[in-house]
Amino acid sequence: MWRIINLQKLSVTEILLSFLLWAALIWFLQVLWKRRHLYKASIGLPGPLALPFIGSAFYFIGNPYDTFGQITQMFNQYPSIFRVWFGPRLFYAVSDPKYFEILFTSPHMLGKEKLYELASPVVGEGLFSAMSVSHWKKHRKIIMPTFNQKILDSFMEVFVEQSQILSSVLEKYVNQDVDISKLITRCTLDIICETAMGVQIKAQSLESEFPKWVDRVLEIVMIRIFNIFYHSEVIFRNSPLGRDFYYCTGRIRSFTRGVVAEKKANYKKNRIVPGSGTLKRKAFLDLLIETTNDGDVQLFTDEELIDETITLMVAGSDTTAVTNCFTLTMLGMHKNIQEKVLTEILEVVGPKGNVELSHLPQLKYLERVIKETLRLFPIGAFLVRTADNDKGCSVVFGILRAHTNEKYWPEPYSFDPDRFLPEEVAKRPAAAYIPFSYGPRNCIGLKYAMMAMKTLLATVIRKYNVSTSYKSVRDIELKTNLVLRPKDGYKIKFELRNL
Ligand code: HEM
Repeated sequence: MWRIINLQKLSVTEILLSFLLWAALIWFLQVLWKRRHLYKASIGLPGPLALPFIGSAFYFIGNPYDTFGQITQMFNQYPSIFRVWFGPRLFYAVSDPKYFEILFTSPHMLGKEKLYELASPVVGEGLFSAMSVSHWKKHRKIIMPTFNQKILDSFMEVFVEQSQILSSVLEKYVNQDVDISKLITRCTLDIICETAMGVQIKAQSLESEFPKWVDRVLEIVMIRIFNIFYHSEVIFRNSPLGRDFYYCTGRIRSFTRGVVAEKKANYKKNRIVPGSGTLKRKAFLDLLIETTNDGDVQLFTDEELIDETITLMVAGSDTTAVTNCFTLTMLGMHKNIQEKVLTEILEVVGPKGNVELSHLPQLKYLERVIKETLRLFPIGAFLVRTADNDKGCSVVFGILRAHTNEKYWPEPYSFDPDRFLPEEVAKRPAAAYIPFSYGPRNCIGLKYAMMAMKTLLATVIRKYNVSTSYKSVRDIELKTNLVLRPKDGYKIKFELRNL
């Protein structure tokens, strides 16, 4: 009786409000019930404090440096497997190679985490960010053959030419501290644009906006990943950050769209792709147009060609640039190792003349130096994957943590390229060292990257003595904007050698 009386006393607004509250409560309980498998699976695992709705997201608020620090600290604090709630999603964080081995090679773990979708306005459904596993499989099968050794060998000319331009540009910066990242990124961008698109953008000699757009887009994706408010498309799109992001994305895509249209028109006209302008060799885009145009059947749409071309450019330029910069920093810090690298270069390449294709396999010590650099500075310090049957959880792989695990790397922060002598490699599980990821969805550009980096480093080191004001590996504070970087830049000095 009293309920009827009370109800009669309530206003329409109050009735509506209490109805909404009840509906929200029922919905919330339903969500909890549906997700009970996640709570059950994570209950026994250690992990940071998690609050309702936002989970542990508050730990990651801040700049890319703070975020990197928080994640690293968690990997150091918790054992080889722990859990992190990020909003409503559960993340298992693993850093033991035994988990890497199982998970990276599982056919059910080929999916990319939903957060990669935040990069899709720029790279679309390209290999790196493709969310649909069947789409990824089809594209990887078609693209993989374009990375064969013969094609890579044909790029050697570009690697050499652009490394020499860099080497000349550096003359302007001798005997002064220089943050080389800009100079090297322009060089690697010139290399990737010519080999991926068949276009010379001449970023090293002309003032080009392209590297700035790419840089800004990567930075904003990273900020967006860790700020859950920006996960809402409406909030993000209407924020200054979102406007900046869509401006840069639009410029990158329209530039690439123009190149794709021109190449396709050429292909249709000639049925052969001569590369643009005076270029003789075929770029990845030329090869993709060739392989995906089977008579009148087109295997890739124009948008897919744009996606894959931008993916290669983004995945191929910053990654090699950063690794080159870190390698030069390591050589500047370890003069005895630099001497050994120089001796090898002089023995293999000689004091004059270009680095040649046949020299690359002989530069074995330089290769070990690059590998050791990638151990301490893997550009993908953390990778994330989702199972096919995504049930609201993903796995974060702590690559950097695995690369500094004392069990496999005694004195992990000392720089020792001989850890990569064949007999030392044989002592470790294969998944203990995975800078290019592991399993079927690993880096497609591994061989390309090694060839390009060896050429650039051998060219620069033969001409310049490199030093750095960083004193030790631990002196370099790190941050990540998708790619791992030093918080305070690279502090490098070049002096001309008397050869
Ligand atoms: C030092 C150089 C490089 C390093 C350390 C590196 C590392 C990686 C890593 C860790 C991944 C896996 C990312 C993930 O699962 O989230 C990846 C994927 C990829 N990389 Fe690289 N990369 C390098 C250079 C390159 C180059 C030069 C290219 C192209 C020319 C390239 C193209 C790609 C592509 C297309 C993917 C996506 C592969 C797929 O999902 O099938 N990378 N890379």
